[in-house]
Amino acid sequence: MDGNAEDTVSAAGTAHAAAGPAPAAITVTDLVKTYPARRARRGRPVAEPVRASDGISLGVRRGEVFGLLGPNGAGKSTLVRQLTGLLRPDSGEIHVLGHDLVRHPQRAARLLAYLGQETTALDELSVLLAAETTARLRGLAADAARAEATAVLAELGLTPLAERPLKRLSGGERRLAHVAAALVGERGLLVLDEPTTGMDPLARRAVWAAIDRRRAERGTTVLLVTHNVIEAETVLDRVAVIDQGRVIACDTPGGLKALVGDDVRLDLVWRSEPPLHVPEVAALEGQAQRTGRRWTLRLSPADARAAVTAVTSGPAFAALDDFTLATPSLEDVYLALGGSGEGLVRM
Ligand SMILES: Nc1ncnc2c1ncn2[C@@H]1O[C@H](COP(=O)(O)OP(=O)(O)OP(=O)(O)O)[C@@H](O)[C@H]1O
Repeated sequence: MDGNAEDTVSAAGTAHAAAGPAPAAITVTDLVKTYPARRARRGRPVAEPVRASDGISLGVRRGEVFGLLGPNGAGKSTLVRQLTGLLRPDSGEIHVLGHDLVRHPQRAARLLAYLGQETTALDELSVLLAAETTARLRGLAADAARAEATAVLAELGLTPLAERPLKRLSGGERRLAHVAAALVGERGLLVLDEPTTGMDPLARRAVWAAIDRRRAERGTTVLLVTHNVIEAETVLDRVAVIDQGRVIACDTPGGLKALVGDDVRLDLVWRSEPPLHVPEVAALEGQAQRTGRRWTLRLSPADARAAVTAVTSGPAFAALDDFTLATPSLEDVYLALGGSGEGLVRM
């Protein structure tokens, strides 16, 4: 073992500090990572350097489901790859369950389970063997590994596919099999990068239920990367909104939504051209953000009520294909904080 007294690792993968409170699950301080410029052979730059982590500080408590939310390219995966010991930061500190992962990145494998965006290592194995082999690698005896893999497959509804090699599964099924492998062999911290990509609603629900169960029954900490705004709102205790390598907000979903006040969002989808000859519709035009046939308006509850009344009667209604009225979402928070909003999924 390479640890000092502060960092001694127990069988359960937790650190024993001399005394005092248990260390936070994750503490990140002023993390900086720049991908260098790429140059062609003659030295011409073909890509500018990218500062993908630009002074990130955050803390995740034990037992929390903590989300990283942000659009494509915001720097979420770069952050989790540093937290899981796979990528070395240029500067800054990372402590996971009391261990200094900048100095000892190899310890990550004992402390946490990581599901990256793209994983091909298990593709030749059957679903059961992939989970079982992962459990063995995480220190379980053969019988225990088989039992736990079988149980996790049942939990995720994968039993009928147990003998199928991963490379012969659909994209969503393969992702679910990777989630199963991430869940076996009890780790105190799960780091999941877009775990439900490509899954149908039933599979997604099974994943969130499995995560919730581990948090409730075992106090597992979960760090979750997502751009699925609704998932983020329903499963997360706290969320850090990441934009251009920086944390632009961090709070509970409710706390973040309070930032945008009481305004509600009204979406109007017109059948074709909006009926601008209707005065009430013409009055809304200036406030509407247009996306094709959709108008999105942010209004006070009273103005929204008046607008709904106006567009659901008379000639405006005949021109209306669909409308939705919604309370603020994390997407609204993100937009209010100055993010571009592109790449955030609302479903
Ligand atoms: N290996 C790399 N070399 C150079 N630039 C990179 C590399 N990996 C990522 N980047 C850049 O760093 C920035 C952050 O990328 P990152 O993958 O961390 O974003 P992300 O928030 O995880 O995005 P997504 O939601 O699309 O997965 C982006 O501008 C990206 O183009």
